Amino acid sequence: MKYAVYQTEIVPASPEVNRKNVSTWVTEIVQQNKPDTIVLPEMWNTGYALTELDSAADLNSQPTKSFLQDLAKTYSINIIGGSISNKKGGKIYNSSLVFNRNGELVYQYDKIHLVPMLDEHLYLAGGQKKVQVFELDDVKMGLIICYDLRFPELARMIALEGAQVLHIVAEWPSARKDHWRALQIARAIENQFFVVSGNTVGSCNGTEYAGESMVIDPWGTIVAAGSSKNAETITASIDLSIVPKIRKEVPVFSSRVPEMYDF
Ligand SMILES: NC(=O)CCC(=O)C(=O)O
Repeated sequence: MKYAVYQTEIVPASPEVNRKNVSTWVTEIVQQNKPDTIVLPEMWNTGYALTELDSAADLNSQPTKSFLQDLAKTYSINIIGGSISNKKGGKIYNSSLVFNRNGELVYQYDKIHLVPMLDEHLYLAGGQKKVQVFELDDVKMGLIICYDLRFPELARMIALEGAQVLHIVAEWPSARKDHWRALQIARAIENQFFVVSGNTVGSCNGTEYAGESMVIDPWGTIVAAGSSKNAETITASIDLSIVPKIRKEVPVFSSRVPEMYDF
């Protein structure tokens, strides 16, 4: 499966501008690279412009849902739609949408863990539905959003449901960039799946973002990575046949002793 990741700078509280940028990037990357699957970053419609979300956020995932649906269908690509600020029932969520090549919505998820260091919990509501696995091109996959990465339980649940790829969509600050790198590699090694992440660069309200979007294989090797400063596209083809081979060589899943774990 061939991936292209959109590592970009988000224009705060400017969803129309950000949609235009995504649309231009998708058109170009499809012509240049013909990816099977593209990955967008976290909160790409508005960024962390928290005090402006009330007017800038989507309403019930629109217009982003129709926008991404059209792109997926037009270019016959799978879209891991990053996440968006999204108003539903009077609350704002950090919501992800995933579309297959036919433009069908195959998965939606609201970020469970809200990040206190960015005041997210003061403006957004946490998701109430557990993570699940979805399929694109017959491959089982999962998705978590940024701060969720610090809670290994989610990645493990996704692995136990049979995922071979974990996507992490993020707006992870430079102040904790060493954690960003180490935790992604750890999730790939401990769950023996591919990790494909999309992070942002640039800054919003004094917070600088760390870039370093990555494709990591199930051995923990970084296959491709973005820089820490530049808006750029990260591309990589992943060979899923190595997943069962690595799981056979280091049989973590058959060595698990769940009855000895208390949570
Ligand atoms: N957008 C985020 O969830 C940032 C997470 C973060 O800053 C951290 O875990 O550190």
